[in-house]
Amino acid sequence: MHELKDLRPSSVTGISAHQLARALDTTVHSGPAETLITGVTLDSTDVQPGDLFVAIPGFKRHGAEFAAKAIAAGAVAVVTDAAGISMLAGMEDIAMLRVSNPRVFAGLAAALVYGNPGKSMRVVGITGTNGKTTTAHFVHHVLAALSGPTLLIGTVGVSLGEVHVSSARTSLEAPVLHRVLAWALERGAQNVVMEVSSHALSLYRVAGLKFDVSAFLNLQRDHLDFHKTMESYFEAKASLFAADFSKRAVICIDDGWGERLAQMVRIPTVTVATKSAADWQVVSHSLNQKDAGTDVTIRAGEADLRLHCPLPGMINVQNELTALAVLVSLGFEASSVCEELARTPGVPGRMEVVAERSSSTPLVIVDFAHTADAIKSACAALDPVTPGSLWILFGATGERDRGKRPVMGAAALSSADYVVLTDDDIYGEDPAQIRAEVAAGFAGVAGRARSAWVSDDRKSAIHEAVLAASPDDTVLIAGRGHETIQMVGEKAHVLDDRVEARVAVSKRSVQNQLGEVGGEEKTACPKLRTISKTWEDFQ
Ligand SMILES: CC(=O)N[C@H]1[C@@H](OP(=O)(O)OP(=O)(O)OC[C@H]2O[C@@H](n3ccc(=O)[nH]c3=O)[C@H](O)[C@@H]2O)O[C@H](CO)[C@@H](O)[C@@H]1O[C@H](C)C(=O)N[C@@H](C)C(=O)N[C@H](CCC(=O)O)C(=O)O
Ligand SMILES: Nc1ncnc2c1ncn2[C@@H]1O[C@H](COP(=O)(O)OP(=O)(O)OP(=O)(O)O)[C@@H](O)[C@H]1O
Repeated sequence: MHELKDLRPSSVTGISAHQLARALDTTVHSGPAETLITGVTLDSTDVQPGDLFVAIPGFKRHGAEFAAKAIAAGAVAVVTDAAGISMLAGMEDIAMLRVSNPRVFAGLAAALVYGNPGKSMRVVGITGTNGKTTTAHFVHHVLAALSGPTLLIGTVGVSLGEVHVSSARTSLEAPVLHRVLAWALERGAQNVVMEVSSHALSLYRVAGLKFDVSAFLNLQRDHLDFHKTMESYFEAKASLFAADFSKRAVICIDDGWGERLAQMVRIPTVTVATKSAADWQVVSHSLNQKDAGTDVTIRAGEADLRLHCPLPGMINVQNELTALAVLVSLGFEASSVCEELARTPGVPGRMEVVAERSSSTPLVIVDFAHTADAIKSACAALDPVTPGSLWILFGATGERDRGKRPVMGAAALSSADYVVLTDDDIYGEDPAQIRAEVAAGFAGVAGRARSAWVSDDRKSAIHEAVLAASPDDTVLIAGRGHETIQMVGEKAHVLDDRVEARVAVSKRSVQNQLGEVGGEEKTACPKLRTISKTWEDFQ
C-alpha cells in the first residue's frame, strides 16, 4: 500500500548547493557550498535526509518558521527569500541560498536535483474549469494502450500501472511533482498526463516542466475566492500556453474564453469545437441508446471520422474530442486513437453509474459537478436518458468561493424536476448558513423544479431521494464524485456518495419486494424538511 510520500526514486545522484546555485543563477548566501543535495521539499513534515528545504512566504505562515524542524529531520540546505533569511539569523552553518521567488525556485531546483525526469517522457497538461479529470483519463487510457506505461496525476490521485495513491491536490507541489516523475521514470513510464489547476499555475507548481502538448477545455465560474475576478482566473490558465511552458496547444473554442486564448497564443495550436467550426469539429451526433453515450462524426480538414463517446452528454464529447486532438498532436494516428477512446472505462465519480435503470430502480448517477455550469451540463447530459423526472441532490462547499452558492442554487432549480439541497464539505462554516446562501439563488428563477427539499444530513438525503424516485426517473447525486470523506471542521467523516447510493438501492429492492416503494408522491419526501412546495414560493 503506497502513499504519495513513498513515490520517490530509489537513487538520486544529487547536486551540490554551489552547482545548484550556479545553474539557477544565484549564489550560496552562507554555509558550506559543497553540501550535496539529493531531494527537495517545501514542507518540513515531508523532509528526508539530504533534502533542500524551500521556505516559501505562504498565505498564512512563512516557511522559514519551520526551517529548524526541517533541519532536525535531515534537511541539509535551505533556500528562502530576504524575509526568510532575516528570520534564520544564527543558522549560518547550514548551506543557505537567497532567491527572490522561492516557489519558482522550488520547481526549477527539483527538476535539476531529480535529473530532469520530465525531459525523458511525453508530457501532457490539461487545464480548464471542468472536465480536466475526464479528459486526462481519456488521454491516459489511449497512451497506456498505444504507447506504454503512462503516469496519471490529478484530482483522483496519482496512478502508474497497478500503483494508485490518492492526493490532496489536483496538481502536486512542484518538488513532489518532479520526485514522482523520477519515480515513474525508474519504473519505465514513457508518458505523463496531468491536470493543471489554476492554483498550480498561480503558485508555480509546474515550474521546471515543459509540456509537449497542453490543452484548454473551458473557463466557468469557480475559485473566485482565490483569483478574485474571471479575468485573473483566465490569465492564470492562459499562462500555461506561454512558449516557456508548452510546445503545442489544443484549445477548445466552445466558449468565448477559449476563442480568446486561441487568438492570443504564440505556439502551434489546433482548435476543437462541438458547436462551431474548428480544426477538429463535431458535425453530427446522436444518442447511443445502448450505453447512453454519443455517436459522433468529426471533421478534421477534409476527412470525416466516426467517434463513439462512452460517457453521457456533450460535455464528455468535448472532453473526448480534446483528448483526440491532443493525441494526434503527439503523433498518434487518428483512427487508432478513435478506436481506443471508445474503449475508455468510466472515470471514478464522473457520471458514474451507481445503479442502472430497471423496471423497479431509477438510474442513479454520482457526479463531481460542483459549479453552476457543471450542474447545468450534467443535468443536460442526463435529460435525454430520463423518460421520467430528473432529481438532483447537491450542496456547496464551505470556505470556498461563496459567490458561486446562489448561482448553483439557481442552476439546480432551472435544470432538474426535483431538487434536494444538502451539505457538501462544510469545513469550518455553519452548514445552515451555506444552505441558506444556496437557497437564496432559488428566488426569482424561472425554474423547472416542481419541488425542492433541504436536509442537514447528506447520507439520509441520498437514501430518501433514491427511495422516493420512480423507476423512470434519474437521480443525480452531485458535487463529491469520487470523494470518500466529508470534511466537517477539521474532522474527516467517512462518506462516499456511491456507497450510500448503493445501500439505498439495496434498501429499495427489499422494500420493493415488500411492496413498499411508492415513488409517486414526490411533493412529500417524508424525512426531508420541506423548504418549499414549489419553486414559485421563492419568487
Ligand atoms: C490556497 C492555496 O492554494 N494555498 C497553498 C499555499 O498555502 P499557504 O501559502 O497558505 O501555506 P502556509 O500554510 O502559509 O505555509 C507556508 C509554508 O510552510 C510550510 N509548512 C507549514 C506547516 C508546517 O508544519 N511545516 C511547513 O513546512 C508549508 O508547506 C508551506 O510551504 O501554499 C502551499 C504550499 O505550496 C499549498 O500547499 C497550499 O495549498 C492549499 C493546502 C490548498 O488547499 N490549495 C487548494 C485550494 C488547491 O491548490 N486546489 C487546486 C485544485 C483546484 C480545483 O479544484 O481545480 C489543486 O491543484 O489542488
Ligand atoms: N467539458 C466539460 N464542460 C463542463 N462541465 C463538465 C465537463 N466535463 C465534465 N464536466 C462536469 O464537471 C464535473 C467535474 O469534471 P472533472 O472532474 O472531469 O473536471 P475537473 O476539471 O477535473 O474538476 P476539478 O478541477 O474540480 O477537479 C463533472 O463531474 C461533470 O459534471
